[in-house]
Amino acid sequence: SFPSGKKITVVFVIGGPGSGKGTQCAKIVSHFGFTHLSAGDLLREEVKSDTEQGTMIKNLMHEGKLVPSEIIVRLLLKAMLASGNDKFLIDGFPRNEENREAYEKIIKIEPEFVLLIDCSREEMERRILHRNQGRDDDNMETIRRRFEVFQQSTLPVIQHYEKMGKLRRVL
Ligand SMILES: Nc1ncnc2c1ncn2[C@@H]1O[C@H](COP(=O)(O)OP(=O)(O)OP(=O)(O)O)[C@@H](O)[C@H]1O
Ligand SMILES: O=c1ccn([C@@H]2O[C@H](COP(=O)(O)O)[C@@H](O)[C@H]2O)c(=O)[nH]1
Ligand SMILES: [Mg+2]
Repeated sequence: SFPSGKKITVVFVIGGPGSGKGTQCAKIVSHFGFTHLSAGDLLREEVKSDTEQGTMIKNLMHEGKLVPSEIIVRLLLKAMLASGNDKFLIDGFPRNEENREAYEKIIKIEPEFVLLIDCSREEMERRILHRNQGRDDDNMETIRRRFEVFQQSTLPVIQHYEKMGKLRRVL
């Protein structure tokens, strides 16, 4: 884990599917020296490795479901340590309360604040269908499932940080 005594800054960037998390993170990184870690990108990398775990992740992502918390938290920790940086923008995580609890137990670095990218569902859908990145989950059926997961599982996390006064909403 991280050497104790070293101040590590973490900002979570949350928003619905296609809201522009990756796009805004790239801009912030180029101005403020953060390391951008997209949880979804880390999982897509893992899928490329032809392992049993990779196949399981691929199937869950294809269905728009969330992968087990322990897997994504371990991937995040590994990437944070490998970067050598002390400032992180974590994009697309935590997706549910269980993710948040696993992060608090394993990584333990309280986020400075949580950036919520607020965007209408209509606009998010339009953006996803126009981005042409060849993502296996950018089809109407999976998109519908991803929106449901956002509503049911991610909104409670957003409410948690709102209660703590840590939420910063951008439109
Ligand atoms: N402010 C904006 N105005 C118009 N288009 C945008 C804006 N922000 C992002 N986009 C476009 O919308 C698409 C989705 O953006 P992006 O990939 O950053 O979203 P995301 O939140 O990371 O999505 P996902 O959750 O699926 O990873 C991209 O094609 C991007 O270029
Ligand atoms: O913490 C996470 C982040 C992502 N997933 C899975 O990946 C896809 C795509 O994520 P994007 O952030 O949109 O790139 C998401 O639908 C989940 O299936 C996850 O399980 N946990
Ligand atoms: Mg993204």
